[in-house]
Amino acid sequence: MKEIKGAILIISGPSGCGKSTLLKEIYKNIPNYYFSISTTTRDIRGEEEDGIDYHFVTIEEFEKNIEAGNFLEYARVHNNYYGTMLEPITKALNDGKLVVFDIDVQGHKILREKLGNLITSVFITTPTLKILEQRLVARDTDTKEIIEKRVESAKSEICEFLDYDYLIINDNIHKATKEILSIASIARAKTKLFDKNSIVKEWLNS
Ligand SMILES: Nc1ncnc2c1ncn2[C@@H]1O[C@H](COP(=O)(O)OP(=O)(O)OP(=O)(O)O)[C@@H](O)[C@H]1O
Ligand SMILES: Nc1nc2c(ncn2[C@@H]2O[C@H](COP(=O)(O)O)[C@@H](O)[C@H]2O)c(=O)[nH]1
Repeated sequence: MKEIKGAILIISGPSGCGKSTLLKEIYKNIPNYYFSISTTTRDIRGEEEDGIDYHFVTIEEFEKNIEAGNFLEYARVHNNYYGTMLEPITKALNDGKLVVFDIDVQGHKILREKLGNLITSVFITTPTLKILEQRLVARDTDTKEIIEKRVESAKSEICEFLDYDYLIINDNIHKATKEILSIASIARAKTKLFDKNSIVKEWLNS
């Protein structure tokens, strides 16, 4: 643990709650972060780009990476594989970055077990399930069947919110943005706590 200088911010919540929308605010306002680009077997959606939003791979490629032990964590979500490659995360943490994850509740559980105190986590949701469904329909990026599957998954995902450090009810985008930025600043401050040796050295020498 001693050599890790970075910290981790995990954002989870049901599909359509507003994770990507709020993450954009973090990227505009928080310095020295690294966004974890996940690997997935799902199809490209809307304006997404390979290597920017996700690394889009086949099921065979994904399973090869599982066998090779290349994932820090992975899970099956809405019938597709999603996973985080270990190598870029290790590098970003060693570089003292705030590493930001958009992962599901299973991924959060795994990272909690592996990385404990390095993590600050936030669960985002809408005021009601109905509003979640309305947002997915209004986003207009998924078929009716995919939306139904995601709404169904939301019913079990919501049960996990107590395992997170913070909860944001994204009813108003301005309020939710303020809240996520405050939480990101707190998570950022942890990078300094984990760089304890250099902080103590600086303090003693000043
Ligand atoms: N507070 C809000 N009020 C109204 N609409 C919102 C709000 N926040 C986000 N939205 C809209 O809801 C839709 C879903 O948001 P977004 O794509 O950010 O969700 P997500 O959690 O990232 O979903 P996914 O997990 O499927 O990627 C988008 O069309 C977004 O513009
Ligand atoms: N456990 C993981 N979950 C992940 C990862 N990357 C994304 N996700 C989660 O999957 C769902 C669906 O995402 P979408 O982009 O298809 O809407 C969502 O809950 C994400 O948070 C990952 O690497 N590991």
